[in-house]
Amino acid sequence: MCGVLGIVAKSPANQLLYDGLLMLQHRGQDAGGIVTAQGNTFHMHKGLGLVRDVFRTRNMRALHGNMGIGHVRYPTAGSSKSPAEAQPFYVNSPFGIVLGHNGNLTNAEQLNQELFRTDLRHVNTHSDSEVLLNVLAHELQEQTGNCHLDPETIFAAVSGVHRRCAGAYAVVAMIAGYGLLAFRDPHGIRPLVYGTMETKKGTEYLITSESVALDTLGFQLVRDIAPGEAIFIDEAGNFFSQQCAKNASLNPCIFEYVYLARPDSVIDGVSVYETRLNMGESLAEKITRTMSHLDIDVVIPIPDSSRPSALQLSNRLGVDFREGFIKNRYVGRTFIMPGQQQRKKSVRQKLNAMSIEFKGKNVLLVDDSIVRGTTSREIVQMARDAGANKIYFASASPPVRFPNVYGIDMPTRQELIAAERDTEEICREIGADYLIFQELEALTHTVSKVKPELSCFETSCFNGRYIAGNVTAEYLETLETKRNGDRAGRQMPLKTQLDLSLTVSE
Ligand SMILES: O=P(O)(O)OC[C@H]1O[C@H](OP(=O)(O)OP(=O)(O)O)[C@H](O)[C@@H]1O
Ligand SMILES: NC(=O)CC[C@H](N)C(=O)O
Ligand SMILES: [Mg+2]
Repeated sequence: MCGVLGIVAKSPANQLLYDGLLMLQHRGQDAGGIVTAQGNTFHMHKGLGLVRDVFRTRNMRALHGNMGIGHVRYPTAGSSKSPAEAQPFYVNSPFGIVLGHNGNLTNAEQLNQELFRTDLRHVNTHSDSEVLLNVLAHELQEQTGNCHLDPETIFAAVSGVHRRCAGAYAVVAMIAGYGLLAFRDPHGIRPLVYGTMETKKGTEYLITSESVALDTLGFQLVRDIAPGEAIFIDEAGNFFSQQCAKNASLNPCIFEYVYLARPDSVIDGVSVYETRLNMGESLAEKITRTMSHLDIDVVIPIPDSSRPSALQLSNRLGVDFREGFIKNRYVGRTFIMPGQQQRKKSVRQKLNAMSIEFKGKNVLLVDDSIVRGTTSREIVQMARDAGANKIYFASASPPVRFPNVYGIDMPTRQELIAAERDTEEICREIGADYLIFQELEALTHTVSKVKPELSCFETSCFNGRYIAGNVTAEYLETLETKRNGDRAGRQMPLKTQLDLSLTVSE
């Protein structure tokens, strides 16, 4: 779940891109990058780390032009330590293209072979996003007879991408000398929205993973990009859009609502915050039905993502809501950190228990999810150390039992605490006195309740049903081995930042 951003403005776009990436930081903490376009020249700066660490004033000054794309990365392919895999990626032919990708291709290996053997293209990293860029480049080249490019040709190339690529992809790209292109995979798994701002010089466009970036940059949300749809905005600000897939259907990733997205975003027309309140409400119903024998003194959220659910849950139960854990705001999200050691250490640095809220009490701790169990194990121990009497634990989503192959880095079953355990065993494993999970049907209902026409979701990590790509047991096994290799540090020995100015002449 990286964050992508694209802007066609009427004045320099560099600061807007930087500010927008800050708003998407929760989607990727490992690397960041910006490319701006000034005529036929791309200016690129990307590197490892948080946005505020990657970009210095001198880097920002060199990002000229009114149009640009940006990316924050949370790797699902390749390595978190390779600056060469930071995005956007660049390819020089045809025209000069840069691309930022959120998601994960499930047929990257096969495409890589095809690109090399048939399309005669070389991919230099282990990133599936570089593969995706080269497929787009090849399809554009196939569609273009001469040096001239029009929206129709671009959309035909996107149709080619849809035919060849499997998995999840929300993409922003720029074609040198032409404009900004964005598209979403035919299943609509990862989010992508666009908005506009009217200025004296004309309409400006912003395309982004989450609407929160529109709000803070002063843009009005227009709509989500539909599954399979592509939009193209040329340098002059003319807007074009077209459906480029034959059998498109909307199946947003349910985990965006559970954890990935910011609560103040609206995804596919549904407020993430509202769904999290609903999660708390339906969890309260289940608790009333099944846990009425338990005596709960206080409901305590595990900051940050579970707060809305815990709040609503406590309201419905009629039990006090208390902030028992204080979060250190300078520690990032632990789930998307690379490496189990770092994640474990960071939970302790990030959250501190106040004994005043725990001593002698029966507490109900609420989190949005239990994935590896890193957070819940530590938190339960902290609550015990703080003097809690009984510790009950509620998860606003069902147990995560299956790998995700669409842009969330949980590719191996062995790292998932619930993969081979039932609820009682998980409860024992995290050290709680009682554990309760949301039902999957209740979870999807928290979204479709807000928007009834939204009834299909990507839910594979909960039920093992993979809606896109040919995800077989063999594929999952290969992926597991590959990711373990990637994480063990197969990386490029390069400096941590890349600066490029790329001029493409007509
Ligand atoms: O079972 P685990 O593998 O620990 O994963 C689940 C935990 O990770 C996330 O928190 P995170 O610290 O990433 O972010 P948050 O501050 O948004 O809650 C999520 O909210 C859970 O607390
Ligand atoms: N989480 C994502 O969206 C990752 C994008 C891409 N697969 C990468 O690893 O860089
Ligand atoms: Mg959390």
